[in-house]
Amino acid sequence: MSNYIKLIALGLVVLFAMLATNYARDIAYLVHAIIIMVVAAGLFIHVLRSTDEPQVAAGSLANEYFDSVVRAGVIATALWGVVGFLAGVFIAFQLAFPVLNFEWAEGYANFGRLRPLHTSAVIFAFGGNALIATSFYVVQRTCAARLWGGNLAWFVFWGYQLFIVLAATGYLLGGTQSKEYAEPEWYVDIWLTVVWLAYLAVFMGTLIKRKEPHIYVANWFYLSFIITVALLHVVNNLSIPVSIWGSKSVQVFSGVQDAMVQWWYGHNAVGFFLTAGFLGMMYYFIPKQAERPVFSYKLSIIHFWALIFLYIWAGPHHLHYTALPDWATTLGMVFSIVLWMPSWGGMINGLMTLSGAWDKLRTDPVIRMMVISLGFYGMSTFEGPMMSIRAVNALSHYTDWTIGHVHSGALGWNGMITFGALYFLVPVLWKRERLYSLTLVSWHFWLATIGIVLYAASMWVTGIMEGLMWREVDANGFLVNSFADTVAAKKPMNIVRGLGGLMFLSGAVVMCYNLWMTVRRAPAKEASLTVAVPAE
Ligand code: HEM
Ligand code: HEM
Ligand SMILES: [Cu+2]
Repeated sequence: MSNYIKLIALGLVVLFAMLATNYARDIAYLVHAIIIMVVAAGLFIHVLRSTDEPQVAAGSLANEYFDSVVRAGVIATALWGVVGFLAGVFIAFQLAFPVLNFEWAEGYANFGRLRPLHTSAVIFAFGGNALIATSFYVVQRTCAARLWGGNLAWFVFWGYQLFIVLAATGYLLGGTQSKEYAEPEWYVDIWLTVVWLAYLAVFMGTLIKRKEPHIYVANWFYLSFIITVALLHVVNNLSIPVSIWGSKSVQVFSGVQDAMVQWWYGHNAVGFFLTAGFLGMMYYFIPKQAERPVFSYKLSIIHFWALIFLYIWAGPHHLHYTALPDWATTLGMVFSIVLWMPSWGGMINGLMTLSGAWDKLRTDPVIRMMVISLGFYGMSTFEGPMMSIRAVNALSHYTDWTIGHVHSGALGWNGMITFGALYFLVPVLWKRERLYSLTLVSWHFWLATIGIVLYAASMWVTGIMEGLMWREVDANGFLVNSFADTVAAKKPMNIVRGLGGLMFLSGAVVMCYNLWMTVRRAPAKEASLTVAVPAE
């Protein structure tokens, strides 16, 4: 019966997508209509062919972990990571060598189109898949329960990949609502809302049916990330389409209200996507890899509540010296400075979890990766509060200092903790005794670390330099430097940043090879655990 309902629904989608293809008013919308038509038609045929197949009894699986979707998520994370880093390296070199904005690709592959492709690929495709995969893994292990909702988890996975493809192709073809980190147009936003609610349902459903009385703290972080991102996404994307046959839409908010909503969203994308979710990852994988309990459970609860309460108010630090009233930016600044404390609470808790196991830093390169990620987390959450101070921001804003800050958090914290989690997960999920090569993990570690240092250091130098050059005045009060002077002065540092990115990318390629060889070559583990047992 349910198959017939699916067939009707998919048939209607195909029909609507055909109409949309016919009436499409712009190229992004047209291409999206075709993609959706092909995907829905493919699913239609798939469902049709399996309609009379005997169903696998769900009961036989009810006691096993749902790991196939986590495996798919691990693969997607590694692949999107490489794609996103590659885009980053390319745009970094476009800034150093403008000829890379090829004449023949103008309007599709110039810096302006590729930049959002990079940011979405790394944050949403790489980071998002990492968060979905690890949260599905962690919630099952810590609840001793199979994922709730049967194949809903697969819907979340594939639905999310479709969102990524629609977003990425949209940017290249000019379909964007021009809100940073929220560029996709209205119908892509609606689709993501559906997928995200399904994600929330799977996660909550698993928590509710847990066999452990206690909810482990990693799940608190994951849950706050899922709920808050849903809220941020819906409010920031409130818009009215100009036509249902076109991608263009008009924002509901305008002027300074729009700016405030955008940075409430943007800052909390950092706070909940790039921080709370990844802290969930940290709280599971660091204790597991170190084989030590969390240093202080009490601290984890306190810094959780402090973190989520403070982050949500700090957004206005992105809008110093704008039309936003001073009191609002002062409020944002104060909350940002206080935020330093719970941030370091998390870092200290993670680092101290290693107490008694510090020797592992010497012997286990995966632990080393996790520790350096905490180091960068600590660094960027010290730098951020500092940059939020109005007088400091007067210098740093609009400069590459911000870009350096972003990437010490993104490459150092998000990148490294994700790599650590992938190195932990692949042997477990593919039932291998160990990783293929720890030497290659060491190579990855050093390539990535030196790459980040080159990236961050060159951006500090060039950021402070351009900030100082912009404000330099002569004895008569005239500006000394033209804007083009500052651009020319940045060239060497832009090249260093590109090389740093290239090293980081090479490290990720080494990781992919190592993980691939782990699956192919590493000795298989005999009796391994796939059945739900109390809190692993
Ligand atoms: C190989 C590694 C990477 C390289 C070479 C790279 C390079 C770049 C470049 C050149 C920009 C544009 C800067 C500008 O407009 O002046 C940029 C922006 C950005 N990148 Fe990356 N990136 C890398 C990895 C990552 C990762 C892993 C993340 C996140 C997890 C990330 C997040 C961002 C964000 C959020 C921005 C926008 C920053 C802003 O608007 O202030 N990047 N990146
Ligand atoms: C206590 C924690 C943090 C505070 C208070 C903070 C504060 C700030 C401030 C003041 C800016 C500059 C705004 C501007 O001048 O336009 C900024 C930019 C940014 N930060 Fe942080 N930061 C923190 C942690 C992090 C972390 C851990 C990450 C990444 C994982 C991150 C990612 C970003 C991004 C992506 C931007 C650029 C936004 C844009 O303009 O596109 N921040 N942050
Ligand atoms: Cu912020």
